[in-house]
Amino acid sequence: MASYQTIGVIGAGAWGTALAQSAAQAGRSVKIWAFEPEVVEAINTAHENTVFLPGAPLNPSITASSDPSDLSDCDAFLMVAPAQHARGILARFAPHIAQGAPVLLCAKGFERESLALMTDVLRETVPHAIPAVLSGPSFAIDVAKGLPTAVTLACEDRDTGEALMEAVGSQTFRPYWSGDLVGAEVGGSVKNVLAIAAGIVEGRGLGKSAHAALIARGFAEMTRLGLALGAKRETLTGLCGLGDLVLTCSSPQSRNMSCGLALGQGQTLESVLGARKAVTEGVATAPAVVALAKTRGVDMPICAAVDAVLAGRISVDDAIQALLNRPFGPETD
Ligand SMILES: NC(=O)C1=CN([C@@H]2O[C@H](COP(=O)(O)OP(=O)(O)OC[C@H]3O[C@@H](n4cnc5c(N)ncnc54)[C@H](O)[C@@H]3O)[C@@H](O)[C@H]2O)C=CC1
Ligand SMILES: O=C(CO)COP(=O)(O)O
Repeated sequence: MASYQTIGVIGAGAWGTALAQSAAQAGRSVKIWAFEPEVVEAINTAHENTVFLPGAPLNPSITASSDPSDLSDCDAFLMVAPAQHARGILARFAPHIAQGAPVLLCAKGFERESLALMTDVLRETVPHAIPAVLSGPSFAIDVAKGLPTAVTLACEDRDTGEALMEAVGSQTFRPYWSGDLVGAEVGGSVKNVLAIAAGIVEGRGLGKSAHAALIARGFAEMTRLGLALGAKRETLTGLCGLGDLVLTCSSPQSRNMSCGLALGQGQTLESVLGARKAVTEGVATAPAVVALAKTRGVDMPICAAVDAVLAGRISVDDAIQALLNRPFGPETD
């Protein structure tokens, strides 16, 4: 079985930094590529990502660089830059990723312009890599602190998947193997859009019953889209689907839920996004989810309402009214 010993982490936001730390704790040699020079500097000198993951001391063996060629001796990669930057960054990395090296895709989003999943983007930019997906309920700070977390690691070849699990996993960060990449990708991407809706429900004071209904009906939307794209139902009911949906829709520490909370309380999207450096993936993914659903004839009224609110086509109150005015119907398809 393959054994990956030198891990390249592409993207040094909160999640890339936490995963770099996890791989270092698993005894791997870890190199992390950061977009911002100040992040490179902070990791190499202070052994802490003071910009995106402050308060989490890093293993001093982790080295950072802003030059993709410095990662060319890595035998496996974690792609952790936000989804909308993935194509450009992967294209830069393509010459530095060895033939047959696995690239574990950790971003949760669809590409806004092309509607591509991250596995599609990887196949188009680095066709010689083996795609894998990591997704599940796991806040970066929880993983960095060593709190218990469990995620889905999807890879068609089980041996490769298990070698990746050994490279990033630990007693507290627990990956479970799946062969269903599409399911893992759809779950993590759609839950971000639904978490914005959950935040709006909370911010508008619609109550806990509405919150539970949102999660259940949101899960029905995620399942419909997933199945239409070829996902397995059991993947969507697992960690990367329902598991992550429950976490993100219930935690104001989620960037997506907190964005919705602020919108529900009357703030504008511009003021919410302008006040944060961190990525809110659901904002760019919402129109992609809606467009993709349309191409497949899939009904996703909650995601469509979120998209319309984010795009300013409808007010929060009108979106809520429109959802409540839908005709009664069967619960399952
Ligand atoms: N933070 C978390 O708890 C988790 C995040 N994720 C996913 O990981 C992905 C990365 O998120 P985070 O690490 O949280 O990011 P972050 O919000 O902590 O940091 C923002 C990231 O965007 C990058 N960035 C900003 N402008 C850029 C540009 N013009 N070109 C290239 N990169 C640019 C920054 O370098 C940084 O890596 C997202 O898809 C997110 O959904 C998944 C699981 C947990
Ligand atoms: O994906 C996450 C937890 O599983 C993080 O969610 P946010 O990006 O909404 O903070």
